[in-house]
Amino acid sequence: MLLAIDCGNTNTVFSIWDGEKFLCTLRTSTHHARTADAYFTWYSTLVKHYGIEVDITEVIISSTVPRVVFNLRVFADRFFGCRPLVVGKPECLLPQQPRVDADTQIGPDRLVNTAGAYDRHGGNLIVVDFGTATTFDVVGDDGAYEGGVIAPGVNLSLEALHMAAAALPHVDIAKPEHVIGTNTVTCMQSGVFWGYVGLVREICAQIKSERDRDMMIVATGGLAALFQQNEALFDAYEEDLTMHGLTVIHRYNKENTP
Ligand SMILES: Nc1ncnc2c1ncn2[C@@H]1O[C@H](COP(=O)(O)OP(=O)(O)O)[C@@H](O)[C@H]1O
Ligand SMILES: CC(C)(COP(=O)(O)O)[C@@H](O)C(=O)NCCC(=O)O
Ligand SMILES: [K+]
Repeated sequence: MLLAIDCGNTNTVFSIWDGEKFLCTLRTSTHHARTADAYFTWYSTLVKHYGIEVDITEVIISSTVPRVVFNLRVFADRFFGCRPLVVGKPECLLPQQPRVDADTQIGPDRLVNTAGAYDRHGGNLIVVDFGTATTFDVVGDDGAYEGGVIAPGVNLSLEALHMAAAALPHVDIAKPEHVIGTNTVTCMQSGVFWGYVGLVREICAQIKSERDRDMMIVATGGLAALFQQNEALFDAYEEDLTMHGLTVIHRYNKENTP
């Protein structure tokens, strides 16, 4: 059975894939110093809690934090006796070659989102991922990653206000009832919520205009739901898109590696 690991700058997510469906999804915060033993203690406690008894024989990893990969490799080797497939490494094949400037190190999460979205929807897409950063990935007709946009994440924007301004508190994102805030918290929420609605609309419109055609917009990442409920910014919202992309890349490598 396959263990898929998506490590972002904020959270690390593990999902067990039985070939047809995900049996469970486990989430922890990302720490580069977490050891292989610590991963296993956390993982085995939760798997036992959910009553899942599986034999993991394969591991695939996508990590936007290069330093965590070492401990995750040790984890896979020590506890499952396998060598993980690491997206972005030369030995991990991609279904389509990215079309970007030479020597560009594309975030592996973006390559994985591209593969997952193409598998579900075909080409000519914009994938929006609301993570630590908000990324827009342009997927070509043949499913290749063709570039995109990196913007500061929703929580990062709120946190930046708090960090830089002595009188601004820590605030959680929410859609404020009115655009004109009547206290500090609603003023900050309004700035980030409506600023983001504008950012997403404008960037998608500009991408379509640069391509001179309509494109399907697929969103992922926990905070996408907040925007989708309120503003219908996307054609689809898929929480499991990155995990799905990991299974697609894993299958492609199995089928194409001698
Ligand atoms: N369902 C959710 N509701 C509210 N905040 C969320 C949700 N999912 C993630 N977040 C927040 O969104 C930010 C990005 O999280 P995540 O998507 O896990 O990022 P990354 O993939 O970069 O690790 C974090 O600040 C996280 O706490
Ligand atoms: C843009 C990102 C920081 C997003 O990471 P995340 O928000 O998922 O943690 C990551 O994809 C990354 O480090 N990219 C490298 C540069 C690039 O994609 O061009
Ligand atoms: K991500």
